[in-house]
Amino acid sequence: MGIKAVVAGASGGIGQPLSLLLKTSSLISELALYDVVNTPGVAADLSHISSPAKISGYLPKDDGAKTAFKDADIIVIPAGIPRKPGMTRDDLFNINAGIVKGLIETIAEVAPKAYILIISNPVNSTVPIAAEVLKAKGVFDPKRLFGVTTLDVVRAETFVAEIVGESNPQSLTIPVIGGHSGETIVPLFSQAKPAVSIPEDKYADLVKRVQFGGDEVVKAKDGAGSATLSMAYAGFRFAEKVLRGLKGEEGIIEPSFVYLPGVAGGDVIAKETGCDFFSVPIQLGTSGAEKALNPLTGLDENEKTLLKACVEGLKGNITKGVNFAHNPPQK
Ligand SMILES: NC(=O)c1ccc[n+]([C@@H]2O[C@H](COP(=O)([O-])OP(=O)(O)OC[C@H]3O[C@@H](n4cnc5c(N)ncnc54)[C@H](O)[C@@H]3O)[C@@H](O)[C@H]2O)c1
Ligand SMILES: O=C(O)C[C@H](O)C(=O)O
Repeated sequence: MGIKAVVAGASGGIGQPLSLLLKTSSLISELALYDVVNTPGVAADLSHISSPAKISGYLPKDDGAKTAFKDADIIVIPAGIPRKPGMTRDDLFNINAGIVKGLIETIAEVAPKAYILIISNPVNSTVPIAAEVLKAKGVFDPKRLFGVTTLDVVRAETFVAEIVGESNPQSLTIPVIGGHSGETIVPLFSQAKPAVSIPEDKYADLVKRVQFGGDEVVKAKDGAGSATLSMAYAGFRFAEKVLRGLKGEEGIIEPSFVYLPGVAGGDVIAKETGCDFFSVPIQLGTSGAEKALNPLTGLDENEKTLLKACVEGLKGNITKGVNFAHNPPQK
């Protein structure tokens, strides 16, 4: 079976390197690039790469979004504005909520079976918006909608490896749960595999660095945006895992921000946290998010405190997204 992948926001800081990585993937046979600017150029450039994926670029004119998304198997969405120093992810809501809503409406119409991976911030709210739009159109399958939180996992692997002296950070598996912003990000070092021992005097700073790693990059870029290259890597890593699961590979697990009541095993986590949307380790398979693995048993005392703060912040972000989908501001 050939796989058609789409990047929406393909000309941006994340979109371009993400499209490059997807173009090189042997799992993809067709790659459509959609953006409001510059996709013909990005597509022409990537089309010279001698990998199998057939590439095309679309702009809004001539129903470009519909043609780009039509019958896609997987759609990755990094469309929207990024942060500048001093901004929170929630400050992006007013612009990005409408962008994501519009893209999802088109997807619901022309690619209702697509696996949708949302990168656009604030993820804690844009994923609930997407779910509500898909529900309203009668095409919501919770196993096919993912908020991409992989960058938090990638950061946790990197920063923990630095502390414990592991030369290959990728050999570590560290669940990061909750949401994708500040205190809603909860790294679970106690569940690292192989086990790691974080010195007590380093724990608080390590947690903060994972939670606020995005700010580190925003500050360093000094007004030129937020993480793009590490995000492209993380988005590609997650997309490849989804595709490998679809192809029947077993044992693929990666955290993602999903609608818990719609994923096997998710109900109990939703009840315990009071949050319907939450990032937990997800077992990926031939139908997408096959199982939510419960990370809440065996949390240590520090992690229980982090979880409490996470839930307090996350609930408001989710409600804001759901309300926006039902009552978008009039233009
Ligand atoms: N989930 C995460 O971990 C994570 C990590 C980094 C960045 N982000 C978020 O990803 C988003 C993109 O970041 P970036 O650095 O690539 O920004 P960018 O400004 O460089 O690129 C965004 C692209 O989206 C395009 N776009 C805008 N409206 C569109 C629409 N309606 N349809 C299609 N494309 C549209 C723009 O033209 C632009 O090319 C931001 O919201 C950022 O906060 C998320
Ligand atoms: O920090 C940001 O605004 C971008 C992204 O969410 C990140 O974690 O790097």
